[in-house]
Amino acid sequence: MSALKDLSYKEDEDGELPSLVTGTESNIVEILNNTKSDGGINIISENKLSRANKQVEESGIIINNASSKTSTSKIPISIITGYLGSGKSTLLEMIAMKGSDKKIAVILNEFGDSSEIEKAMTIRNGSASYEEWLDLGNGCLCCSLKNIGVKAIEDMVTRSPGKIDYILLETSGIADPAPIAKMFWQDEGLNSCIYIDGIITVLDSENVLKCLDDISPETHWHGEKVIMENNLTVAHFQIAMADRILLNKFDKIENDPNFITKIEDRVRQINSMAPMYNTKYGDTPIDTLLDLHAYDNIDVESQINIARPTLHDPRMNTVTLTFRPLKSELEFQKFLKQFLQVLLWRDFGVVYTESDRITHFNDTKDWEIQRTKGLIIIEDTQSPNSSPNLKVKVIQGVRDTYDVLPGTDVSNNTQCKLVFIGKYLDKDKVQKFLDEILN
Ligand SMILES: Nc1nc2c(ncn2[C@@H]2O[C@H](COP(=O)(O)OP(=O)(O)OP(=O)(O)O)[C@@H](O)[C@H]2O)c(=O)[nH]1
Ligand SMILES: [Zn+2]
Repeated sequence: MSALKDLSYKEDEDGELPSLVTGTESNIVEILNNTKSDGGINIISENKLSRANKQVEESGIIINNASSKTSTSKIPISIITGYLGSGKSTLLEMIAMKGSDKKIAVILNEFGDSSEIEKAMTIRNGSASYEEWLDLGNGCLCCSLKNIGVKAIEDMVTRSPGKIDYILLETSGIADPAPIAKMFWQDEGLNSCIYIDGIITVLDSENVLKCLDDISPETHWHGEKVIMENNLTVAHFQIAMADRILLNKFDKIENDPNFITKIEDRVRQINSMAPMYNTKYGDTPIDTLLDLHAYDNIDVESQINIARPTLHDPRMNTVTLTFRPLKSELEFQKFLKQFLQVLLWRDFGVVYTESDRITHFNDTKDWEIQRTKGLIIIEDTQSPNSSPNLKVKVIQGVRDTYDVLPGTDVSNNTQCKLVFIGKYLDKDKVQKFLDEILN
């Protein structure tokens, strides 16, 4: 693709000669954008072209000029990837709080429609600097949602001209980042007012080695053909493609230097280049993450290995449960002890009868919950004052660890919502188990 816009003209390909461009036309952009470039004689003389481009610049309109992919009038998009629960959303919150002088648009590509739970969590600190929340729905950007994703982002940018300085796209924890990066690089459908600034990979230092070792015989390449892949996991690709690596949850490993070295060595085997920062709750200087221009002057085609299909781990699935508000704090405790803990701590000495074990879960496969997100509404009808006082709690869980946090009163939510992401999860059995506890 030649760097400059080649406006040459061939009658048999371009139809009759378009009206001579004097440079004073009001629809100059349209003419320039619709003029096909195909090699041939110039229909617009150089000085007319420079006069026309000058007029376009003055009007501040961006025309589809492929020559520069960088920052002149384009908005940088940073792709934030990292395995389930590594701390991507926490990082977003930190950037929004620290970079409050910058206008940041956040795009969420959550697997398993947990975005309103995310919002209840993330907006809870009332940070005003989030300009936009864009929820790309519950599908992997890397396959079905591509067009919707591009369209939604394009609409968001055109809807708020001059209002967005940075776009941060948090990808789902189980997405392979390559196809997403490719989408922005190739500008498929994008009106090229966005450029990919870099890929930031957040690692859960406590669990990253588990992720890298969790090789599955069922993992395959998802493209025209399905090719089995039993050496790599999505976590490998999230590290391999990083332009910056955050070794997050460092508080959990900082007293174990051997473990730290083990992790660093393993990560460096996969990606020896990207600067790596030890972080707690995503806390790192903002300029280590923004304005990277990581793709400005390189031939991305080779870098992102565009041709390779997308890696999928079919063991992973999402179970989303929606249920009535809980009636009291007491019932919430019962929900935690007799439902959530039994699921998350299944092998950690939780007492339940052998029949529970057999009836509730298909122990034939090594099912495992890797991520829990919940928006719990407690409508305490026994509260002394007349109207039931409403409490909103957010549950955040990564594997067997979970937190209960105060949530924002997301008024349009009248139901509780719980999202589990993990391996071999059986929705019917989990739903039945919950119904028994809440009936
Ligand atoms: N101890 C500790 N916990 C952290 C740290 N960073 C994030 N967390 C917690 O880890 C949990 C998951 O954090 P999130 O930011 O939601 O992780 P995420 O990567 O966005 O999760 P998904 O979007 O579901 O993949 C939350 O309970 C966070 O409070 C950290 O540095 N240390
Ligand atoms: Zn997240």
